[in-house]
Amino acid sequence: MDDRSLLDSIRHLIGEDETADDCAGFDLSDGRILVSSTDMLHETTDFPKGMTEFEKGWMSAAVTLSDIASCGAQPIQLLVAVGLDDPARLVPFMEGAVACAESVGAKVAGGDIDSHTELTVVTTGFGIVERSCCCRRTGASPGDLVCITGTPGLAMAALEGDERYRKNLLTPVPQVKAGQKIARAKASSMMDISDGLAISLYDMAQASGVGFVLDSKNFNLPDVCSGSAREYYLYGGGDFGLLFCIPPACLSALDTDYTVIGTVVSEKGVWCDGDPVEKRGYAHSW
Ligand SMILES: Nc1ncnc2c1ncn2[C@@H]1O[C@H](COP(=O)(O)OP(=O)(O)OP(=O)(O)O)[C@@H](O)[C@H]1O
Ligand SMILES: Cc1ncc(C[n+]2csc(CCOP(=O)(O)O)c2C)c(N)n1
Ligand SMILES: [Mg+2]
Ligand SMILES: [Mg+2]
Ligand SMILES: [Mg+2]
Repeated sequence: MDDRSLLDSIRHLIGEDETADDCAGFDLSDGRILVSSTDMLHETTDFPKGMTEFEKGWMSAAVTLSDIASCGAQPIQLLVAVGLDDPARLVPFMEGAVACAESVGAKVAGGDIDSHTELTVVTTGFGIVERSCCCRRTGASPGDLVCITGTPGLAMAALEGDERYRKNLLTPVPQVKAGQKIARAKASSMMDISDGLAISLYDMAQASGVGFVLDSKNFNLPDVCSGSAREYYLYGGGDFGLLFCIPPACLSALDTDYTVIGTVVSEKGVWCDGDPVEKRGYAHSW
């Protein structure tokens, strides 16, 4: 059992839409949407060995700020709740969380402190976006282009020992400016690819009720010393680039770096060069 199938068991309680996006959305009735997201990270499952406390704080903030970025929103506030095995870890940890939040124009505005056997962190973020620019996982339609920012697979390569990509893994940068530009260019859908490109494609395809046809000739594969670049690219998590769909005519107005990897089709599924893509990625399991 993994976290995705477990989530299926509570969708009827929370709502299909509420459990199918990076952020919850609250209509402020003044033309803007308040978006919010929360994430939990643990020492043993989420923080690779050798990370500094500062890097753990940065990563904890980044995972949530990335969800806010993926809606095209401006992050405003971040709350950081920390369960600590050792109180001496708090200051350097929070220095990292504050640095990450400030780097994208957000403020750490509260949180909580508890004692715990394992470092356990919950970050909750809030952002604001004009309703007309709020991107969701729904909205992709046949004929749109499928695009990504960044190079998927670098975090996974670092996890497998490639020191060149250490920063990609340990201090990921939430793509706030890129998210806003993509949303303003009238992308039809957007999400971050925290759990890997392939699983994110399936999540977006399901939310939008469409399918994706990818062409591997267009893949911007990572330069890796060992392992399979394609495996890392499709199935590695922790990169925090953005996946978005956009009508071809809107692409010329988009002033940010991106890679077109495929097109949206009406048939449900995800294919690459004619073959189905495996539906897997980073997951927590029991
Ligand atoms: N315990 C829960 N109760 C209610 N909704 C939940 C719960 N867990 C997850 N969700 C919702 O399910 C959706 C998918 O969650 P998921 O954690 O996969 O998304 P994510 O935050 O984009 O991914 P990541 O955890 O990699 O950042 C989100 O809308 C989230 O709010
Ligand atoms: C062991 C290990 N593997 C990969 C990563 C990269 N990583 C950081 S956050 C994240 C996904 C979001 O987490 P969640 O789905 O729990 O919210 C991933 C895949 C890591 N930090 N440690
Ligand atoms: Mg997300
Ligand atoms: Mg999240
Ligand atoms: Mg999650």
